[in-house]
Amino acid sequence: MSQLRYFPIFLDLTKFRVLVVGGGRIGSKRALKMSKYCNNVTVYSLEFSQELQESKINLIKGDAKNIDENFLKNYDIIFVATNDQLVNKEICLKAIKQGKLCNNPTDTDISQFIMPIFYSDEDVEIAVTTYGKSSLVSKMILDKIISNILDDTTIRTAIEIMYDIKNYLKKKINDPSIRYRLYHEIFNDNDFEIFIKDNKIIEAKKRAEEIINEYARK
Ligand SMILES: C[C@@]1(CC(=O)O)c2cc3[nH]c(cc4nc(cc5[nH]c(cc(n2)[C@H]1CCC(=O)O)[C@@](C)(CC(=O)O)[C@@H]5CCC(=O)O)C(CC(=O)O)=C4CCC(=O)O)c(CCC(=O)O)c3CC(=O)O
Ligand SMILES: NC(=O)C1=CN([C@@H]2O[C@H](COP(=O)(O)OP(=O)(O)OC[C@H]3O[C@@H](n4cnc5c(N)ncnc54)[C@H](O)[C@@H]3O)[C@@H](O)[C@H]2O)C=CC1
Repeated sequence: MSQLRYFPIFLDLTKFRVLVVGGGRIGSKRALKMSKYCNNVTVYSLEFSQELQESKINLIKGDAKNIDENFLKNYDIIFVATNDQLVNKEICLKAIKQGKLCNNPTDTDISQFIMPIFYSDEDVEIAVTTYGKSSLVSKMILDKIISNILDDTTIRTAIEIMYDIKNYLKKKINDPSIRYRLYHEIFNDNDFEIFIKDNKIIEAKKRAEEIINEYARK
């Protein structure tokens, strides 16, 4: 790739309006996935899958060839997933012209974003793409990250303790630049690292306090 193109972000979808054009296999999968994150999902299609008909998603029956700029104004994020590539392309171009975010699953040249494969729990979220080269390889990468890295309890301990330390420092020290220095100092401290590895939470917190107090005394 000659220039950087895809910037990863984790989007709070709750207030967005999502339109999926095409209610077949792919359109259904995407609409149902989006509806877990956002109440305002609409599917526009000639026909709808069984899963969509049984869902609470808004369904509009119609020919996508009739979709115009005025209709697209009602949405923020648009997925085009009919099996007519020309229709998909035209809607995507219209949407982008209006400054909307549009995804065309079969054309990364037009798409403004990629739907990655991802894992999330209450502590951590990881998304992977191979830029559409192979979703099976993307899944393999994600599975490897989960089993080799996320299953290590050290990570959970580190997140919990560093979050506690952050809350503590925000109350205790007003200057964010000093807080930043202390986060790094604590996180890179040898003893602190060993306590985390051994899952010794109380000792790790004590060591962090020592470092903070040492700073306060200076
Ligand atoms: C570019 C992208 C669309 C975008 O822009 O967002 C895209 C494009 C295409 N995928 C195709 C095929 C497959 N897609 C999957 C699965 C998923 N694909 C998804 C995302 C993306 N797929 C984006 C890139 C993300 C990335 O980089 O990884 C996931 C994450 C989300 C979702 O789709 O809901 C979901 C995994 C969810 C899960 O497992 O939980 C499988 C595997 C399977 O079905 O088990 C296969 C078959 C094997 C294979 O290809 O690996 C084809 C048809 C090729 C053809 O026609 O021959 C195209 C189009 C093309 O290439 O033309
Ligand atoms: N993971 C991915 O990103 C993948 C993407 N694809 C691509 O996604 C697209 C959709 O594939 P599927 O969902 O499997 O097809 P499908 O045949 O299951 O569904 C197509 C849907 O589009 C609707 N439709 C067709 N023409 C329409 C029109 N003019 N107006 C309104 N609705 C219309 C149909 O009623 C149907 O609901 C294809 O272009 C396919 O190549 C395919 C496989 C994987």
